[in-house]
Amino acid sequence: MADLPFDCVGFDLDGTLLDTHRDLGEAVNHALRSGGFEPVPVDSAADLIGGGAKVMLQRALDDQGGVPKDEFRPLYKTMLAYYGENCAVHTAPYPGAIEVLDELAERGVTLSVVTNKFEGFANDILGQIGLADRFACIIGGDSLGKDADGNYRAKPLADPLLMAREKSGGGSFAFIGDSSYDIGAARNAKVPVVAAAYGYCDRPAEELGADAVIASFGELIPALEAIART
Ligand SMILES: O=C(O)COP(=O)(O)O
Ligand SMILES: [Mg+2]
Repeated sequence: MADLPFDCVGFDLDGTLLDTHRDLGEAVNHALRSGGFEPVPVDSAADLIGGGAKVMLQRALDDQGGVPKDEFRPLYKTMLAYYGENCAVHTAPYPGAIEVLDELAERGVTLSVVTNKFEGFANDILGQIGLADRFACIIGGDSLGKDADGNYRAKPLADPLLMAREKSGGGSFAFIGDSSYDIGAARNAKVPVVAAAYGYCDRPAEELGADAVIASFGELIPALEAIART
């Protein structure tokens, strides 16, 4: 097997490597119920994911008229506490993911995760499903701290992707993600990017502006090879 033309490959987590929507949806609903709001259908929780936990809950509450800032905080804490206890109940890798991670590793590629989830949750989930050891690093939405305005230095900024590349030993890097946060981060970092159309895309995958679009995990390696040829 030939070496892949990329030294390192980074993966988004929710909607790219793992189908997490059910556990995230249950956590949102737990918080919504605790505040007297209507739960969302768990399958539609996928539409809320991408910008991290806070954005997810904010979107769900905005759909029901929103809440003042002081009422948001306790709901957010309730959601995080619930998710911490129940983050890997239904969560699983997408079909074909393990085989592709195996093949990439066999072909000498260093793997990493760059998610807008908190790093602690990402570590916990990947540990519980037995995948954590495959990655040179797991960068979360909070891993790089906050900027001067108090916002986490997360995707779509380039910084977390550049950190993943550095922690992977440097060299050529490609990224896979399912949302505009991912494609934006890759564009900002000036690295090639593949869009996962099977994920929680906030726009049609073909319109995200990625270098390639895949409909299933099994299409990833041919897509990376095709990008490298262009
Ligand atoms: O939890 C989220 O909203 C985003 O997580 P992701 O960056 O792994 O897609
Ligand atoms: Mg995602």
